[in-house]
Amino acid sequence: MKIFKSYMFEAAHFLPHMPEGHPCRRIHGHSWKMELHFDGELVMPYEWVIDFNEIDEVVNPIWKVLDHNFLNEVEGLENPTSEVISMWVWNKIKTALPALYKVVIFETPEAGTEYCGK
Ligand SMILES: Nc1nc2c(c(=O)[nH]1)N=C([C@H](O)[C@H](O)COP(=O)(O)OP(=O)(O)OP(=O)(O)O)CN2
Ligand SMILES: [Zn+2]
Repeated sequence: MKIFKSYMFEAAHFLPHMPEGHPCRRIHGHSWKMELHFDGELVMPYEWVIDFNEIDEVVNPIWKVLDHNFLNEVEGLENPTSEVISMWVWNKIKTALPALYKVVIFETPEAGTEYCGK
């Protein structure tokens, strides 16, 4: 059984390796969407994989680091591409939530990344 939970966060970033004058080199913001996907057996008698509230307890401290922040100043996000953010989120929560199998980061509604541990 697969379940997922989504979180929105507003954050600014720039991509330091882009050439001078490139739009992504300038500080700009996105309404990011983070989807966390889990795979596991139904736990009885609840008949759920993981309590959504248990996911929130792990994710909320991570979300607070991301939301309304300047991502380049966060340790590990000095080059905050969607790819780097998805790996960063995975590494922060996988141990506490081992049923995690995919982190999806939408940088815009049309573009983003899926990370499954590789
Ligand atoms: N593989 C990646 N490519 C790009 C990333 C990234 O994280 N991974 N990031 C950017 C920029 O941050 C850019 O702000 C977002 O890109 P884009 O999808 O081009 O969004 P725009 O709204 O600016 O572009 P439209 O052409 O209007 O869709 C660039 N590439
Ligand atoms: Zn961007």
